[in-house]
Amino acid sequence: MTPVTPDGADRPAPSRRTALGLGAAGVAAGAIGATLGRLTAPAPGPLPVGGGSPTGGSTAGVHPFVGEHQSGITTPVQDHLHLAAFDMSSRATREDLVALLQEWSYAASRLTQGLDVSASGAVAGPLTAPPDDTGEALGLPASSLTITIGLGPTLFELDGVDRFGIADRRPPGLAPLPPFLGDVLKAEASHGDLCVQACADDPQVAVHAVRNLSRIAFGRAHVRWSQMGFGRTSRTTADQATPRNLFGFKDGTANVLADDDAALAESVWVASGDEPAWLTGGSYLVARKIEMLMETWDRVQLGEQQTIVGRDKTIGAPLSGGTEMTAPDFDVEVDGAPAIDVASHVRLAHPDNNGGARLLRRGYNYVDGSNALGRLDAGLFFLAYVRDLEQFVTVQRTLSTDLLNEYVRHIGSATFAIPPGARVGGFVGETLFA
Ligand SMILES: C=CC1=C(C)c2cc3[nH]c(cc4nc(cc5[nH]c(cc1n2)c(C)c5CCC(=O)O)C(CCC(=O)O)=C4C)c(C)c3C=C
Ligand SMILES: [Fe+2]
Repeated sequence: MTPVTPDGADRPAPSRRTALGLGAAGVAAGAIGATLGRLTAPAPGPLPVGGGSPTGGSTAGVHPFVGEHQSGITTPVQDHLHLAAFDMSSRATREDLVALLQEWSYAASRLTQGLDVSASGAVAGPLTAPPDDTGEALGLPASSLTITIGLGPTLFELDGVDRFGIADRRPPGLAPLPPFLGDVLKAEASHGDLCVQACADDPQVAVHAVRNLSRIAFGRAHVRWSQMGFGRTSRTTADQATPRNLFGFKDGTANVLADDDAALAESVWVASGDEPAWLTGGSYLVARKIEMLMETWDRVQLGEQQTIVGRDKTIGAPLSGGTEMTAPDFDVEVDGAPAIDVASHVRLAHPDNNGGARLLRRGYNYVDGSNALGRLDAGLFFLAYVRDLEQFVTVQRTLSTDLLNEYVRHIGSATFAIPPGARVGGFVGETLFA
């Protein structure tokens, strides 16, 4: 269907693919002074109905921004990530926060359809003003882009100050994670008032999204830290192949999947009886930056690597036998010893060992270059969506005796409440202010 334009007019907006062709017309319009370009997106109109078809009638690679839940959670995991955490500026008001969430939602609804950030976008505005859109995604399709917006604990209250009049709306469970054994957290990779998770098939599209949402935030919020990720380390649909992490193991085999409504209701979506009511249909995001000591791991024998994980490296089968999708059997013994070591990662992380706690994992590999010793500065940017942050706390505490701990170091940590999806004409976070 034809995407609704930002001002709600029934006229097709130029897609990034046609924008270049329309450039001359845009310049002409700019030359006669039709509109002045703006740094921030214009006041948001009704959000486009999901499933617009900017790329010539195909909706392939377009995930609707509006809906019951935000996209980017159960959406088939894309290969690339750019996640940014933001802090509100010290002068920002409640009105600034609401306007920012509205403008982000408006821009996100366009970007996820493969459109520029605003109608005048990268090249259809006047020559006398900076373009609304930075332009590096011109000519690129929507690329399965999803933009997921989260609200951090400090947004609700910072050092006892209720900056935005929402302290009494804070989800009771929304707080920074407690310290865990072995944590070496860095402030520059932790926490934040807000977050934007952009996932896409093309890294340029994900970076473009975060960059343009950051521009929109200018003067109201600024990036506190951001992380790029590649090579998804999970799957969220049964037909997605399980990828490998940087230790070479299949990662994401036993995940909560998009078609498992019962598991999603039990473990991912905030339910109508949960507190607070405004978060119904939402979720919580845990982000942990976990450094992986690659060179140390690479010197470990294959058999020992498998013992540590609890799975076979070739096909990802549990060491109790079977194929990748066979459930691990913790009672199986080989030569009088458990086939799956009692301190193996899979055994400790399994719901049976954690009172049934499950996580929807959606993490990515990261490489931030190399350190002064020439060692890879790399690891897993672990992302998990849960109905209650206690699910993560339970599993992470159990992992305190994990054999894997010798090879990993948690260096970043953040938690966010993920509001429900925006309705057409609404915005993400609207229920918080209702
Ligand atoms: C607290 C939660 C978890 C952290 C932190 C974590 C870090 C981490 N994991 C791997 C590699 C693998 N994890 C695997 C399974 C797995 N991991 C968690 C949780 C955390 N992992 C869970 C809940 C599970 C599933 C357990 C189950 O139900 O069987 C696997 C096996 C394949 C799979 O099922 O995904 C691997 C491999 C690394 C390298 C790592 C830190 C860097
Ligand atoms: Fe794991």
